[in-house]
Amino acid sequence: MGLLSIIRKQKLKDREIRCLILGLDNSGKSTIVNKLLPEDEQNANDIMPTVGFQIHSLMIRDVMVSLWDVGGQRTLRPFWDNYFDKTQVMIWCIDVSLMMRLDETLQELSELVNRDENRIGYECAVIIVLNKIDLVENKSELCQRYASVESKLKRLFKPDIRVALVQCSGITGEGIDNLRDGLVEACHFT
Ligand SMILES: Nc1nc2c(ncn2[C@@H]2O[C@H](COP(=O)(O)OP(=O)(O)OP(=O)(O)O)[C@@H](O)[C@H]2O)c(=O)[nH]1
Ligand SMILES: [Mg+2]
Repeated sequence: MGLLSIIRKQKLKDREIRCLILGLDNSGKSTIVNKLLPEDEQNANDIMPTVGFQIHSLMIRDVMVSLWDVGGQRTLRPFWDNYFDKTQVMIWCIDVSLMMRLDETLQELSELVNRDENRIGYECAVIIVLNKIDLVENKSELCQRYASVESKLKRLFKPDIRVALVQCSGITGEGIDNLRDGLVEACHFT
């Protein structure tokens, strides 16, 4: 058994998860992370673009989650690979209100997956978040966008890889509970 597998097993035993949240700049990663935190720890001020990364810890049920929020600006993307060590879940955040950036986000995700096929999906569970649903008022339009992303993701990941898709709003909080559940379920802490 490799060292990474031993560490992973031990962490699961200790009920700890390391989660990486990635995606394009302005997709809402830091806003979602802020919403996942307990109310008294949330930042009430405007959230600025992330330069580098920030780490937050939170309890979900009885699981300790370390959330690594990494900046998504183009100049920061070459560093994303450095954060995967010991990561059990990757949240990939997409701004569903801005379909003109969908190709860009899927291209970045595809490059990340193809650089190390064993990493994402096998060593590390995947949750795709469709964020900013509050900005898509027409629910049938939202359903269409969801279906479009879902079908494109099927082409990106091998069929045996389980990819969870969660819709939410980091501003209104809608869907954030589902994301919380998805995080612990992705690591089979159910
Ligand atoms: N309406 C709406 N706005 C959102 C939502 N989530 C984030 N925003 C806004 O989108 C902008 C960018 O949010 P951030 O959380 O900084 O985005 P980010 O992905 O962390 O960006 P980088 O750190 O640059 O990678 C901010 O103005 C947020 O208020 C959402 O669900 N709904
Ligand atoms: Mg940020």
